[in-house]
Amino acid sequence: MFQAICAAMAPKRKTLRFEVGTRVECNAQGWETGTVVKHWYRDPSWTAKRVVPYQVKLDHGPTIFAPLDDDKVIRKVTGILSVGQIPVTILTGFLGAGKTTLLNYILTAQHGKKYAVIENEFGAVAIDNQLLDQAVGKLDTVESITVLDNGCLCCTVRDDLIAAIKDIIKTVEDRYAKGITDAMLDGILIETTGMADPGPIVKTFGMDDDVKKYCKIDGIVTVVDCKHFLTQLNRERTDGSVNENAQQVGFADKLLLNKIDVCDRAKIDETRAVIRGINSFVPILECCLSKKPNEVPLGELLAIEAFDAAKLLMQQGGQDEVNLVKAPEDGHGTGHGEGHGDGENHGEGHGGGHEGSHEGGHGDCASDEAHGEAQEGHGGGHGGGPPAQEAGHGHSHVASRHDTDVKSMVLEKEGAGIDMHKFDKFLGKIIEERSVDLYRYKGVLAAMQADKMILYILQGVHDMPEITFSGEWPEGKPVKTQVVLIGRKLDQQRYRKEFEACYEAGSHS
Ligand SMILES: Nc1nc2c(ncn2[C@@H]2O[C@H](COP(=O)(O)OP(=O)(O)OP(=O)(O)O)[C@@H](O)[C@H]2O)c(=O)[nH]1
Repeated sequence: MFQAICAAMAPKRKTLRFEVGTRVECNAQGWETGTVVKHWYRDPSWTAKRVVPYQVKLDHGPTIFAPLDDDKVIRKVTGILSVGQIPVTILTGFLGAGKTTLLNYILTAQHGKKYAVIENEFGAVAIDNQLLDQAVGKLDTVESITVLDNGCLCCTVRDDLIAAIKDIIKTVEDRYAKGITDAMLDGILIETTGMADPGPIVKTFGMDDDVKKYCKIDGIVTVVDCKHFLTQLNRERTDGSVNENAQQVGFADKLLLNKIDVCDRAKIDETRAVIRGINSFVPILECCLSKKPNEVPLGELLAIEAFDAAKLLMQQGGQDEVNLVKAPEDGHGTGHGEGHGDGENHGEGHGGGHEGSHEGGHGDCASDEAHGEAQEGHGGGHGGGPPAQEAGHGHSHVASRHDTDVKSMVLEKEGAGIDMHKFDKFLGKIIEERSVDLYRYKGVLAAMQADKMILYILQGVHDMPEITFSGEWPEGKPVKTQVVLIGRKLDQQRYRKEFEACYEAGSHS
């Protein structure tokens, strides 16, 4: 109502140059790309007359506003970025789990789409490459195949991976320069070796400026061999070594439980339960990739925007309450549609430094977040929510037999706003001490700032967190903060205690 009155009082507005949904560049801290999300934006804290032409969600940062509709402040982008960043899917899974079978199916089944494939081979013979060779030149889905054969992608941030991606970017940009209309790629698919920790691959996408600018990690898809997973999980290993099977499950945004054709129901259920004990919220799709690949809903594996804070927010939007960690009831079998819409926001969540992602806007465009930063220290520990819980309830009898030190935990509190400065410190300390063992984390945070409940989205892999300011807490939704941590040997008791302390009134030092 108030907004309607303001709109009526506002002087007649000129037509803006960019539609909502248009990809633009904004002069924030240097030129940054993003998507127009709103026309004639006004912050509730502004004077009644103040209104600005655009609200823009930056690809690598918060939602900002553009105070003028002028090329000095906001301008159109061309080439790849006029469509969005190229989504990158990482396929991981233990040796022989079925990654190549999945890749071949994606490339065969996705008619009308175009993918660049990056393979890495750990060992002398590029077998997967030979398998994929059949596809090159025969399938119109295959843009290019690059094989990186100097070892395991998991070990370091790799220059050859960066070079391969830059080549792909250049090819697509050249197509745009020639005026080809459907120049854009549908994605880059990276098949890791059976042993890889995908963390450093994700890191690569946050480190190189060009790669970060043009590409975004879309999701990590883990293929699990249902027949052998438990044996592999429990096999003898030298003390202190990382269990790659558990690690790959920990990282997964989507998990394909493959080879169910050679397992009975009891085996499948037992494996599911152990997977749930490691990663409480990953959607599990049972499948038989070699015999019934068409039952795998590719729409649920590709272009899922699992790393996109804006997407995470949109998913929360339709629900009665924020619930990040409720284990998705994926049921048995395949073919459950989730209906992933395109959405307007193509923001991506990587590479922003811990501090950097929290900065307000400078330059000509400004971050909405600048408001409310002046006051701090709210959140008096008066929440009445349930105590923080450990994920994976109900499977303890199984988990004890197949115990692994990789686990997920949930930090949760209802009814009060968290102190973001304290939370920043809390997370920063975990990252400082344990980033190697902290695989994945996500969160929806309700924070009290300047007497307003503010929503932040947290996304992270190892030492690469991103906290995105996402406006005021949605009206009508119960105030609740949820943070999921997945990692190895997490000190759950300590983290719960320290999380609770983020609600206590007091100094930030
Ligand atoms: N029974 C059965 N076998 C499968 C299924 N999916 C894949 N396989 C077989 O499992 C073997 C390994 O499959 P790949 O797709 O090469 O596995 P990968 O994960 O790429 O293996 P690496 O590249 O060695 O890590 C092949 O012989 C496949 O035919 C399935 O659903 N059921």
